Amino acid sequence: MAVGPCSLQLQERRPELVEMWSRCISEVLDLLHEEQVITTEDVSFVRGDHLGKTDQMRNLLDVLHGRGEESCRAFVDMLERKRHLLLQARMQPQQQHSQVHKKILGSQHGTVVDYIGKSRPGQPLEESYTEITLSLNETFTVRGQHEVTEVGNAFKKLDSERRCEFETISKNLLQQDMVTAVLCGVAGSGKTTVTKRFVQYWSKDSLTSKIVFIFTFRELNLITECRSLQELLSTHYSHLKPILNQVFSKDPSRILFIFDGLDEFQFPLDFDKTPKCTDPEMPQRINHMVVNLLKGNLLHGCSMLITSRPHAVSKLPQALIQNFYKILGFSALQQKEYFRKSCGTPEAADEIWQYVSARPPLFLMCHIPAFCWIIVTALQEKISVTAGTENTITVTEIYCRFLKAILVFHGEQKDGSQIQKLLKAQQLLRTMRPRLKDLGALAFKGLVERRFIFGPGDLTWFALDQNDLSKMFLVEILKEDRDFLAYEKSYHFVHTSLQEFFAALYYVLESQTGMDPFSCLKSALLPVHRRLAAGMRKLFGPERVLRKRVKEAFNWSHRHQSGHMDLFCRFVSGLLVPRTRQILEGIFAPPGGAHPQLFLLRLLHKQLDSSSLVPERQVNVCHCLYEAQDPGMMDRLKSWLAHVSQGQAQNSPRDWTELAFLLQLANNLDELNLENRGLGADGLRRLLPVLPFFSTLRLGQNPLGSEGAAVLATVLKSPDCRIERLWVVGAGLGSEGVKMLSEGLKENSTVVDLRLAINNIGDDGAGCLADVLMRNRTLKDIRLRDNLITDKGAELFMAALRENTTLEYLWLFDNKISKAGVRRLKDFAKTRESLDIKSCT
Ligand SMILES: Nc1ncnc2c1ncn2[C@@H]1O[C@H](COP(=O)(O)OP(=O)(O)OP(=O)(O)O)[C@@H](O)[C@H]1O
Repeated sequence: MAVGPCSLQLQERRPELVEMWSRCISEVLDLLHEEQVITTEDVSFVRGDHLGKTDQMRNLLDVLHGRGEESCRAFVDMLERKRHLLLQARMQPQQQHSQVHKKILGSQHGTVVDYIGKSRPGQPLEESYTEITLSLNETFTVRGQHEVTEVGNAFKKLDSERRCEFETISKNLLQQDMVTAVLCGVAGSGKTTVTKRFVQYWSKDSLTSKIVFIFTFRELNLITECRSLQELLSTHYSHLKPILNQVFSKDPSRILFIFDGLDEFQFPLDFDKTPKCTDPEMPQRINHMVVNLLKGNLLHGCSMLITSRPHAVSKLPQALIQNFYKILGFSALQQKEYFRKSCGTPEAADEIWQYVSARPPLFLMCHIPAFCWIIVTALQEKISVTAGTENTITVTEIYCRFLKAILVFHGEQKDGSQIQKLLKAQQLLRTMRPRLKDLGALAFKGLVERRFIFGPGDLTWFALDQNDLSKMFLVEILKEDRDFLAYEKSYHFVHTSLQEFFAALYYVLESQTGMDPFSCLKSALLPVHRRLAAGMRKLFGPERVLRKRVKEAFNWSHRHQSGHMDLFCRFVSGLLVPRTRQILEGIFAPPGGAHPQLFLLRLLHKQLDSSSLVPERQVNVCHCLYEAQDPGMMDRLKSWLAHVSQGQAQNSPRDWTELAFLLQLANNLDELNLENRGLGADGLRRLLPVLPFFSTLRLGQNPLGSEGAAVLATVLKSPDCRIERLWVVGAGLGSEGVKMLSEGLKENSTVVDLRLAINNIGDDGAGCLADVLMRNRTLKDIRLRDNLITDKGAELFMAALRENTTLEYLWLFDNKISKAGVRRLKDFAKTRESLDIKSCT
């Protein structure tokens, strides 16, 4: 009898089949009998006399073999059907649990939660969610400037290919395995909201088999004892307990972890020293668990999305991250849309939009959703009724109105009309003053210590009563964290800018009494400080003491050049303006006596003239002047612009700072033409915060020198650099300057067109540029007319151009190249069709 493939298969797989199917031999026999593959006699033979199941299975295989290929095929088919059914039966509980899980997470993350808790009841996330601008980057770099500025800058001339749709992020996360992605965004930019939207997207995707686990780092902070991953997940997601083991062992690539808010994680992440752990059942510290997941030791193959504010991204080694997503914030259109969705009426939305778009500093901040919410709260309540017809312009004023709106309309006094409430506002604010000051002290201490999360102990330190606060405005200013794993309450200001505002409010109020605001940091010495303060007030008078304190605040912030005190300084400036303080009358005394604003303006102007501040801080001084409502500022800016357009030369260094400020507020940056304006290295340094955002930079005929070239090199190395055309003709760079510039060009991949004519760069300079050409593949056009380059320099260029095939034009007119040298250059150019070398003796 011929042996067919199925018979052979049974023979080859005999041990495996015996092991797998012996357990259900009775069922198998019944089925084969039913399908008439074997007879009743066969069944009795197989069963034998009290034979064990394995022996019965062996007998069956012998019978089938004897019956031939057809019976064997019927058996193989039957096994296949059976296997499928068994698999399905095994899969079912998994699928059911996954469905329940999707449902639970979908409803937990089903709405955009406003800071005031559940302010959009019944409104599904899709309706209240406003599309937000996102980008995808290969790497991520943190810059030393305040986050608010960072967001504004991101919108300046962003290349469209860097933009990224929400759908793309979601698809990547659901379709790719073993991917670690970071979603980065400044405070209040909507990271949590994007993760919620993603959970919605996932919960509605019927095709995905991914299982999402979402945690906030804030709640992970509460796990201080060793715990296993298995334990963590089964406590947090008890409905998945029955299937967790199976997913862990069989299919970790189905798992996607979302960890929200890395910046709030208080435990260190040590990627070198953390003990390796591969066992999900092994207890370990929570930070070790995060490291082991990230390194792929635990649940190898799972994916992760980590959200973070920019400063904390550096906690993660870049090599472990595949995708860097960034929230850039709301574009102008998206801001408009946000107002439409969050205001009661289209008219109110339109009014707020008109208001914001006409005021650049507000518009700049409205890229951040949290600030949009503050604006809507501040302006919708029509606080302006009290302030008469005055025209709110500064960011500080918005925050003052916001605070007033919260206290007057959302606080204890629930009854009465808006007008009645407003009439009682001053009295209310006076009563609230001590508590606001305490809350401000907490904010200030946090700011000094760079802390954004507070425990009940911190509240007690400042005699803040939790119940008292929650009755009035706790949920709208200082939010209580209610996370699943929370055993102990913790609090954070709903937005860091509010913490900075409260810190500034405290600082100004405390300084007015003559107290040293820093004394709140060391309460043991408080009585001594109070006595000292009283003495100082007597000796110098309250005015001088206040001046001293304000000066100290600025000096202190400038010592920390990282920029984390920028907004604080702006708010301190704003809160010294009588018109702004009037909004919070009751907290502040009615205006009268000397104007703190005047000395503030003097102080800020002095700072603007000094050259000891880094450019970013100088620009912040301009923001402070704006908040201080410097009467001449707008006029100066206007006249500056007129100067530029009329081509007038010579500006003082401070003008450059003001120009940088002005340009920072502007949105459409493309070309900056500052040719022949007497711009030196110092001026250029002041412009540094905005220089990377132009695609054309024309700086010719300015005394930049080698120092200026060093500034340009910094700009060229910046990850934000978008300069394509850099024209620096006749700027006295010399060979030293070109050497500096070349260092920048080596790390740059944006500049295409470089014009350096009349800079005396000589052969040394030519050598530096030739070095650049060895590795740079972006430059297409270099113009070096009249630069004292000789045959030696020309040779260096030719050598480099044997490596570089991307340069298209090299202009060497009016240099010191001999006839023979020119001929050689021409011959060389003939060998390269795509290269045009212009030269003559
Ligand atoms: N896309 C959006 N559509 C509508 N509202 C949004 C959107 N994004 C954010 N918001 C609003 O802004 C507030 C802040 O957003 P979210 O809490 O998501 O920011 P975050 O970046 O996670 O902040 P943090 O860094 O402080 O944790 C939310 O309470 C929400 O009201």
